Amino acid sequence: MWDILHEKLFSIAEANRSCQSSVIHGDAKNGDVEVTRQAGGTQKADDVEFQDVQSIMSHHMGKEKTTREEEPESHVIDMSSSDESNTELQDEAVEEIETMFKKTMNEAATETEEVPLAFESFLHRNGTLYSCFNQHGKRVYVDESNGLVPFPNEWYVEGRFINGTNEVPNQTIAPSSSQHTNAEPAFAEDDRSSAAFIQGKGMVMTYMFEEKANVCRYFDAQSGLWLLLPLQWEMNIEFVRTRIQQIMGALPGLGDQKEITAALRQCNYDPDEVISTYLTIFGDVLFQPAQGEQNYRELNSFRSHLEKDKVIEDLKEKLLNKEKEAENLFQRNSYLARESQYLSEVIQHLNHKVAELEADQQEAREKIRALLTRRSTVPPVKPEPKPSVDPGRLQEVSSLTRGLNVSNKQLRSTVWQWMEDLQNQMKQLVEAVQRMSQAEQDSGRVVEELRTLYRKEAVERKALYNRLLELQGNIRVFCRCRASPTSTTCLEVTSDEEVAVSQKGTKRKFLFDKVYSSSASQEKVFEGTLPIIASCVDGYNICILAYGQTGSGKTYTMMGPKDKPGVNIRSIRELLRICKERENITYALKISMLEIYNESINDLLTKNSTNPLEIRTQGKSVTVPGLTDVEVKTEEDILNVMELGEKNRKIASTKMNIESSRSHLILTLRVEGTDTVSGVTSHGTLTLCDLAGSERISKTEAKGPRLLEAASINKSLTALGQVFSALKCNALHVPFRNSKLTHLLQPCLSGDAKACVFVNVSPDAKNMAETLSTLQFGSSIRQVVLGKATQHVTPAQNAKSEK
Ligand SMILES: Nc1ncnc2c1ncn2[C@@H]1O[C@H](COP(=O)(O)OP(=O)(O)OP(=O)(O)O)[C@@H](O)[C@H]1O
Repeated sequence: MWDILHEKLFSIAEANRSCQSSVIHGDAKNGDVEVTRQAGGTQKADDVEFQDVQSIMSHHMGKEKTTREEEPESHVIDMSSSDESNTELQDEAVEEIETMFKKTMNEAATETEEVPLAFESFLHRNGTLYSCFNQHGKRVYVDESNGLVPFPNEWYVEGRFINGTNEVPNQTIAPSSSQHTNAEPAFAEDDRSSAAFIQGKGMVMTYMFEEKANVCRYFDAQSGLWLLLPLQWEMNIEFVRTRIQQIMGALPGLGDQKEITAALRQCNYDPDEVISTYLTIFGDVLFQPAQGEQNYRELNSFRSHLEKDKVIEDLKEKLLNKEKEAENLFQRNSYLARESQYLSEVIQHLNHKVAELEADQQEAREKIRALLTRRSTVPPVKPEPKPSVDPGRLQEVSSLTRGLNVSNKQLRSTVWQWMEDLQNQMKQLVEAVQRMSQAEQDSGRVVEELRTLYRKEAVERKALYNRLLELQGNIRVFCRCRASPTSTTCLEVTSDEEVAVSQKGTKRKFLFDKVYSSSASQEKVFEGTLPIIASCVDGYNICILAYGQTGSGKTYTMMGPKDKPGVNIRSIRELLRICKERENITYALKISMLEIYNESINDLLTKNSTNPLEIRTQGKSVTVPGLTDVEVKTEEDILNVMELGEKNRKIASTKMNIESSRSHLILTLRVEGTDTVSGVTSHGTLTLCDLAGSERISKTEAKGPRLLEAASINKSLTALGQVFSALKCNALHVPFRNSKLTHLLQPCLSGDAKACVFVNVSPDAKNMAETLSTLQFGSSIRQVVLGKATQHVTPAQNAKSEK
């Protein structure tokens, strides 16, 4: 029977040789297999079965080599070549062959000419694979429940046709039968679809899905799922095989296709990546053809290398961890070593101690032993009777103790009481301190308020005082009459403020702020200037002038003899007194002394006054650069300075052969006061001026130096008169600069300045003309004063009637 079967099989095989190729299609419904002939139409399924049978038979009967050599190249996958035979498989194969043989034999008898049926596989995008074929010119597909169903036109865009070698683009498929009879496969370039024979499953359709990574799956008709194709079968499908060949072409040193397939899987089926990876792992040796299996085996597999790399990395990491552990252990070990060292030292020390203790113990034992020995030899000592206590003494001590306890309690109670008192006193003290602190703060506030009030009051006081002086007149004019050595006088002091001159039987009266008779003392004369001295300390410019003819008593009034000091000394003394009186103000005094002779200024406090000084005006300030300023603190200092000035004046006048009375003497005391409370600084000046004689020179004297000095005196005194006239009429321009005298006196005669003018007159009848001139000058100055006092003052005549 086997011989007949062989003959049949080989006859069928002969018939199949004419076929160039065949494609196997899987039927999704029943798993049957059909072969489509590539060259000449379709062959019936029994042919394919015979082919498989032949293949299987050849395999089982050791005729594979002969059969495969004679077969044309086919896409039918012969899994038998990759599996090893075993008895069970052989039995199964025999049974299968017998079944197929019987079926073949039965159907062979009824074989007739049939229209060939070409199945197509349509893969819908929902994952369902349909088997389609052409029936009467129309495409139908096999539905499990409804049988044959016309292929819907909309499905052409919802899926794709696939065959054994290629994926079929939908747009190239027309639902006409003519396409399926085309000799050339329309989709031959697709290599994702394929078929494979799997032991126990038979021929299965495969498709290389393009997912995140390429995965080769086969369609399991039983479960209806696409399952992963095992490696040993995957290497035979077209998609993989072409890449394997590409890789082996590039790297002839590679020989294991399964290994290359695994590498392709690893590299997402990118042959270039596989090649580069192999070269990375094995190097240029792969460019050489493989020298047999042994040579290749020497090369580790791709996967194992990849795994080895990972293993190496893991080992490196483990090594690192182990090194860390070793380091930790080393540290731990060193720590333990130190600990051990320390403990051994402790043990040593303890041993030493134990030895000492043992020695002590031994010594003690020996002592005890010795004592025991002595005890046994020494007779027992009778206990001495306790001394008897005197009951009276005991009672006395007891009572003393009780007394002491009572005293102790009392003492404690007293101490506690004292402590409580002390605490109360401390509390009271703290409260008192707090009250004091509060009071101090309050007093600080009060002091600050008082300071503020003081400042305010000081300012108001100054303002009021200034206002008072203004009301009295900023320029006050006093008339002082010199005592007459002769009996013939032309002057009559009619009152304290009026003086009359008898001339040819008539009396000319002149009013002044004060008229001092010849009997008026220096002290009395000075009293009139007292109010303005205080103004100087408050920061005002004060000026005291003595005007009159030569010998009228100007120098006597201003300077005076030593025993009867005049206004200069007294005013300075008063100034110092006020300064001393004002405790909250510190004063700095500077004094300068000059004379104006022939309109030139000479410094009297320096011996080297060769060059005359000039006047400089800056705003309201008038200074004499280069003029000596001497700081003085006491009256003595001032007197010394004045003495020096007088001395220098005499020397200078002697040198120039002139009378000292022919020059104006100006003594200036600058007072700078700083209020330590308010912080205000005041600058006042006291100018004491002893003018040159105002008499007119005679015609006979009107020549030479006498004429020059007379002209200069006249000029300066006339300028002084002009200044007063301008002030009298409130002229916009006051001609201060018409003479050196008026220029220097400008600060004392303008603004808030205050001035006292002593008009010194001689009562002698022979000086009547000069006396009248002087009185008229003084009287006119007073008018000026009254004029400055605005509406509160009246002219001289009216002023008398007012009184
Ligand atoms: N009131 C007076 N009581 C007593 N003696 C006076 C009085 N006034 C002036 N004399 C005396 O008169 C003389 C001249 O006075 P004084 O020198 O003061 O005048 P003078 O105006 O300063 O003159 P000169 O312009 O020359 O300086 C002096 O001897 C002085 O002692």
